[in-house]
Amino acid sequence: MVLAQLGGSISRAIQQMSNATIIDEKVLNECLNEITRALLQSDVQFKLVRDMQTNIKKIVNLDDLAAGHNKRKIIQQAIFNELCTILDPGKPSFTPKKGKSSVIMFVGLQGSGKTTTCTKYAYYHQKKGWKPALVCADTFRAGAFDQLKQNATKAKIPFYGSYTESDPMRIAVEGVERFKQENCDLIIVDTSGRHKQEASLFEEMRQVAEATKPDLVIFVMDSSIGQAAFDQAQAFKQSVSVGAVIITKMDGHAKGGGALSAVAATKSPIIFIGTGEHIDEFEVFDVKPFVSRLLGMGDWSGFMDKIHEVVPMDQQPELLQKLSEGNFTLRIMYEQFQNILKMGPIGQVFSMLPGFSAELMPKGHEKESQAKLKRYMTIMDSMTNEELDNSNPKLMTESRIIRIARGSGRPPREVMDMLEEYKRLAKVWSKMKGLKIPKKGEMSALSRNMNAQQMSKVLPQQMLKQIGGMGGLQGLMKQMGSMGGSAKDMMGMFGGVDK
Ligand SMILES: Nc1nc2c(ncn2[C@@H]2O[C@H](COP(=O)(O)OP(=O)(O)OP(=O)(O)O)[C@@H](O)[C@H]2O)c(=O)[nH]1
Repeated sequence: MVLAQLGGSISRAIQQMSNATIIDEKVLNECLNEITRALLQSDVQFKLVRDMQTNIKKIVNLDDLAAGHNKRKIIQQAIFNELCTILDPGKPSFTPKKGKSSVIMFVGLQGSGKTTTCTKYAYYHQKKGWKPALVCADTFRAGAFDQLKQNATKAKIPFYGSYTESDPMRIAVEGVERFKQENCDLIIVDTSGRHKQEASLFEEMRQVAEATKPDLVIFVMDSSIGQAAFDQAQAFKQSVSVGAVIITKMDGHAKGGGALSAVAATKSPIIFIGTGEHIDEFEVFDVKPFVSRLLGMGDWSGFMDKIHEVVPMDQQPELLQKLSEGNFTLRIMYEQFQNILKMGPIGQVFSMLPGFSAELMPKGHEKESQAKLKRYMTIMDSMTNEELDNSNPKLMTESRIIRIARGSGRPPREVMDMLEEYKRLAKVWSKMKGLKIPKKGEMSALSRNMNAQQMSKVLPQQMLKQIGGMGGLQGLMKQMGSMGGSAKDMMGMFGGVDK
């Protein structure tokens, strides 16, 4: 089960439960059993799932589920909190400092995507002005040095390794020394992931760590390894002091549940996720927006950042103004498709839209999604200005649809599909009506310091009503605050809840 499906199953279970007139223990249990099944199918470790179920039962007070309260919200929040607790070990990982040499050692089994991830990590930081360097201490796999060299050359990152030296410690120490002298601030050591015997792999890792004294050991794990995740992560943690985790292959058919197990086993945070084979398919991992997206709740703050990233600067004020007026026209959709096609990767942008899940624009099917957007744009090219600037769906009569279909050479069915897509987008975006849109960079500071009064002004009225008005909001904020959450996290949670 891929993560998007897991989110879908959980949301469905909650929806089913909240449809019941009376929520008693039996109904709640059925809902939790459904969620448990979905989590197990996603390869989350059995013990974690069982603990989670017990905790939710403890948190959710049946009396609160009585008529009049928003049951869906209460359960959804309990699940949200539990998933966040599992994914957040409570202590941040070592953060390297620009301008000061840090040694970062990568460990993980062969095929986990370790070598690729080393380069992605270096490239990510290089783009942000760091001076990274790569050291290949994998002397076991014949092609390892070539692979790293190739990746590093493409990304213009200095590298060190040897075709002849067979002692990984020696290479690691020499590489680290050389790059320290060259004032590189991020020295990344790639280690071997394969050995005839597992014991010798762990011994080698220990020796390389001993010799290079890394500031941070990053454990790289393939998200699709399933139930083995917990044991594998624990075995690494027992050999070297793993301080952070990177989960790879979160795109495609990954059963991401292993990610939760890896955090539990290493008690270390996930810092990045790999979302494709390309060097820039690499995302910073943030627990709350991730869980929010997982549960199909939308990631409002991420979405705002994305707007700032995707939409050209000169178009931003105009777009945000139109959105806040609740005026989402086909022309806006056309312009956004244009921006998205220029920018890519579209899956990421769409999965951040409140109310949309990754299922709609699945990763790994980007070519198809892009082709679809282009077809929709061809259709819109055959529309009149009146049609493009109108937000009343009734305008699109049958005769207009047939004319547009003829003009664009696309079947009428597709014109209707495009209009359906527009309606869906317009519905989601209409929630931004009346919303105060902060400028770039203001979002986090603003929401971090917001009190309930200010927050109530920013939230769409409908949502505010759902959480029980000002009183409900204050209670919720207090609860979040006691768990270390901020208003920003709540914004992430609220985006698109009332689909
Ligand atoms: N789809 C996808 N593929 C990935 C991702 N990360 C790595 N890969 C692919 O996974 C395969 C294995 O990656 P490597 O980097 O060679 O694996 P490794 O763990 O370094 O293997 P060893 O060097 O033998 O230890 C390659 O084909 C990568 O392109 C990811 O996030 N998504």
